[in-house]
Amino acid sequence: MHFTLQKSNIAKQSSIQITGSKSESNRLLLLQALYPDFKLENVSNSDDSNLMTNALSSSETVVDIHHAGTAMRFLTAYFSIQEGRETVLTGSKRMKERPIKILVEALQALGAEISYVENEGFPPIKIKGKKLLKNKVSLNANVSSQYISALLLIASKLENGIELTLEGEITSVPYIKMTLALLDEIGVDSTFEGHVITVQPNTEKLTPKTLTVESDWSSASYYFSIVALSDIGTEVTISSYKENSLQGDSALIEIYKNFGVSATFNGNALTIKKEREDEGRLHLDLRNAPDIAQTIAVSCFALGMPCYLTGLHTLKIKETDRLVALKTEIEKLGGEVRITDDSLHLKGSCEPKPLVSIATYNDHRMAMAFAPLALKVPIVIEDAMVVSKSYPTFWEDLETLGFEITK
Ligand SMILES: O=C(O)C1=C[C@@H](OP(=O)(O)O)[C@@H](O)[C@H](O)C1
Ligand SMILES: C=C(OP(=O)(O)O)C(=O)O
Repeated sequence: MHFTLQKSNIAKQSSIQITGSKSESNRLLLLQALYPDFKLENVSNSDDSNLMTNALSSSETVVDIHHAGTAMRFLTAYFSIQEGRETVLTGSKRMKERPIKILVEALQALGAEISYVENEGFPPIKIKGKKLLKNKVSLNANVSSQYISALLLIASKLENGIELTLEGEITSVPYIKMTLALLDEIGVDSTFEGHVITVQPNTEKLTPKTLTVESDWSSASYYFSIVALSDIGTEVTISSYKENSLQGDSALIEIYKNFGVSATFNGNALTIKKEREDEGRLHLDLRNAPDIAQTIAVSCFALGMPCYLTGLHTLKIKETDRLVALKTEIEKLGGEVRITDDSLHLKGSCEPKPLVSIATYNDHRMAMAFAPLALKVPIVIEDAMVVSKSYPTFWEDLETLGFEITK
């Protein structure tokens, strides 16, 4: 379904409750399956987390995780240690193009039995669960941190734990640290020194407790963008966030200062406010926060702020090739975009135009990153319900702010 977003004005003050982080939820759901005594609160209501929950409780032979990349990677590791069980793990057409070889080879080096059902290096894969006895493995760390997190999540259940050597430049580091921090919260010991990570095996029962998932910072990015595009004085309060977040996308607070936006905590509520006009041009390295690249690019374009974004090498293997998608859609609106395999250079601004239709390429973040543009020009967002991958109530929440949406 395509949604038309009329040129909108939003309320001077509004509040939105956002559900739990998709990344934290998918990790904790897997850990809960391994250690059933934990209780979870504020779990993400995203499609990807629902798929993760269902996959973990499924007894089917074929498990389809659609577009959910973290679920695909984490479950590959999980099913590898389900002794005696044979599972085919598959996904959407796009998932079958998202590489998994680095993870499969690492698991095989630990003793796992995994084979490719269609194309070598890509899902679907067939996994014969067994006890993994080896504990030392090296892998390339520059393609996706999800492979590393997948190994770390099952590591405490391996006979001898794990000693991982990370080769090359390590990408998306905060996501690896998030995994280790969550292991620590449930009582699993690990170390991360230089390029080596170790996780200790755990044989004892861990102390049962309730873990509350912090709300999703990637989802918060769309409110930083909305506020950046609004009149001075406009504020949106989002909950429930922490000052010391495990999510690397909390870098938004520093990044949006460039747009004249402040963010202030009051307990778990974060008030985002437009204080002053934005500042000149932006040059950012986003290797630690790839999921907010689209939001930032669109904010810059909407405000006519030239930007040069680097560290974007993982964007090509996400829900779509996000670099090509950004270029194509921003250019429809009159911007000038140059991309390489790991960077994006943007010039130009969003001038009034007849209704432009933004394609979303099965990518939730394309839909949500472009939505704030409706504060400047009317736009159509194609296949708008794609947002449910991470943020099912996104459009309702935008209506609460005052966005006029024709469905
Ligand atoms: O571990 C995670 O939860 C994630 C890691 C990142 O992937 P890469 O490490 O592939 O960049 C990020 O883009 C993704 O949305 C979630
Ligand atoms: C890249 C993303 O997700 P995944 O890799 O889990 O599909 C995302 O949510 O932006």
